[in-house]
Amino acid sequence: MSVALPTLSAMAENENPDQPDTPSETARTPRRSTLRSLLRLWPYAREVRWRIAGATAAALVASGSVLLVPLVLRRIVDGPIAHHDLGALWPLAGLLLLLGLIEAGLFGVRRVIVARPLARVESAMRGDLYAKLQRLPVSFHDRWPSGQLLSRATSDMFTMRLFLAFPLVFLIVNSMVFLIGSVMMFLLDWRLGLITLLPAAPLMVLTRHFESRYSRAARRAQDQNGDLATVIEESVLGIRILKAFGRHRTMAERFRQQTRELRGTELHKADMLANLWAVIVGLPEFALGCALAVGAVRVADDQLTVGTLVAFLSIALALRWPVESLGWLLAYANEAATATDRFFEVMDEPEKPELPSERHSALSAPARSWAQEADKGIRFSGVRFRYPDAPAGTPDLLCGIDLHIRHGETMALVGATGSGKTTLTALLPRLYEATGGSITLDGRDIRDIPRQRLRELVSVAFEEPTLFSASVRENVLMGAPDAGPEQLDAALDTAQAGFVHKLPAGVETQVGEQGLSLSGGQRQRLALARAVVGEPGFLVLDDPLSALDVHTEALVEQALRQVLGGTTALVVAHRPSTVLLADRVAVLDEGRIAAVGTHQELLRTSAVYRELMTGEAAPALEGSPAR
Ligand SMILES: Nc1ncnc2c1ncn2[C@@H]1O[C@H](COP(=O)(O)OP(=O)(O)OP(=O)(O)O)[C@@H](O)[C@H]1O
Repeated sequence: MSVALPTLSAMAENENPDQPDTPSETARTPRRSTLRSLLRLWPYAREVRWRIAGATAAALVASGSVLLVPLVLRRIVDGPIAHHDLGALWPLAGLLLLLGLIEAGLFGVRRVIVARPLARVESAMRGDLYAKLQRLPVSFHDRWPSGQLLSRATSDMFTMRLFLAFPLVFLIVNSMVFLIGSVMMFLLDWRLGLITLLPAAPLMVLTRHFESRYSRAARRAQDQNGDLATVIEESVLGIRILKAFGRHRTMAERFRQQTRELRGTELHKADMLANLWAVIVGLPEFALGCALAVGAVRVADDQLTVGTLVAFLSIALALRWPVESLGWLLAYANEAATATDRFFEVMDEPEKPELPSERHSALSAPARSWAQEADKGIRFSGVRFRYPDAPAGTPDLLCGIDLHIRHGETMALVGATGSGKTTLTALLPRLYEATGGSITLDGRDIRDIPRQRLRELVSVAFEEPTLFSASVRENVLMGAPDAGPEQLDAALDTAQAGFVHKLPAGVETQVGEQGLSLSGGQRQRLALARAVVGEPGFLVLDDPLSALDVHTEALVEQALRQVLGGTTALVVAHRPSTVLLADRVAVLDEGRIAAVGTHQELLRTSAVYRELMTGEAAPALEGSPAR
């Protein structure tokens, strides 16, 4: 569990320039302009551009009909009311009713036009994000907390969709309505128009200032949301450990602390919005009051008709919503821009090229062809590796691995805990890229083999067996989607996983997070079945028997011997019983292969090996060659 890791939002405050390319770094980069961020949504919005344009047109006509109401009012006040002519009143009243109906109808139409297509846009974006997450290398997932990815795939998506459906349309419509209304006010009486529009200049300065401050707070809140999702996920997945160690109160306190921080940020946002709102509402009201006073004097002096003053005030009142809504529309646009930035931070992450690199493509065809006999098997040549986030100045974890696993051979890999055994095995299916040297399979550099093909050739069972929320059959056949029932049964037999036939629905029983909970040993056996079901050419097993009882271990070993006989395998081993499955053993020590030989040879010649296997420290007897 990574509960001790700093949260993303906390990291975002950290200004350490030596940090590698982490989410915190992207969060620290200076904010792009809101508009530029939002424009990145165009490739997705493009598909629904005509729908959005239609919704904008409907909302514009609806709002326009509101602006016509004051003109009709003027006709009513200066006409039928001033002349006590009731007969002339009815058609105008009917017109008012019609305008009201048009407004209500068109606002309804706007909603219908965009709702469905935007749900499609959201789902397309989510699909792209998911596919991207699948393609990104494991080192990316090591760096990014899962809650941050989860919040990008859920709440950020929702924010972006809502922005396209509502704030985007109304930012356009309300701005146009404001412009048209302002022109109408000027045409009715330019003096009153000037007084009413005087606050526009200070309001523009204020909203600009608000925008930059609000976007920082919006970013912090969204990152804190992601951190919160990480804590919830870890607490749920690790609930047994938390309870067993009595740490649930500590975790709950940590959660409360993060919730308080998020609440603080949200309140800060609300304060900023409230202050902006007070000015946005207060200033125009004050200006309108002044215009009313001046207008009343002008009516008394017969310089203005009552109808014109009523129409003017009605327009000013109709413009209240477009002006008042500006605050939260801008706030929402900011949130959407932040959500877009967060979405593209993941989408912009570089993926490792799928095709062979230029260096390898440039090799002559014979050099790339499958190997001669001596090269067959797995060969590590001068392989170096360090994790991208390893502290600067620390030596490479693997610093020149030379090892040849002959065709059809099973090689056990032993070494002290933390010596890099799992890391070395992860280089073979290219879960991580070696930072130096080369690895070949039957003489062919693994970088020359398309990843998909490489992962068909190399099958892996990790120490921590992960099962998905799916049936036993689906979990096992992940290792060979085309395999039939016979192969499934054979793999289950090999892994001594016959217990599945006693499950409520046999191999169709749902297991994993949302299914039946299995014991550690049962999970490990299913993971083993998954690794062997495709009868892979190369097999990597990371301590595959660690969670089995002695009896089951003996049975699995027996069956594994058959599988290992037909493949080239690298098996990480901690115990003599696992080592005995192998033809030879390689000892990993201080980033290098310190010795290679059979179990008996190494017991005689390698002090490191003897210490690892028996726990006895003995005088150094190193001397076995590394190949
Ligand atoms: N994703 C990672 N990012 C950075 N460092 C890592 C990462 N995974 C492992 N390490 C570090 O690399 C070193 C080797 O880890 P690895 O899991 O390969 O060791 P191991 O020999 O398999 O250990 P064990 O026998 O305990 O399973 C450890 O110091 C570990 O902390």
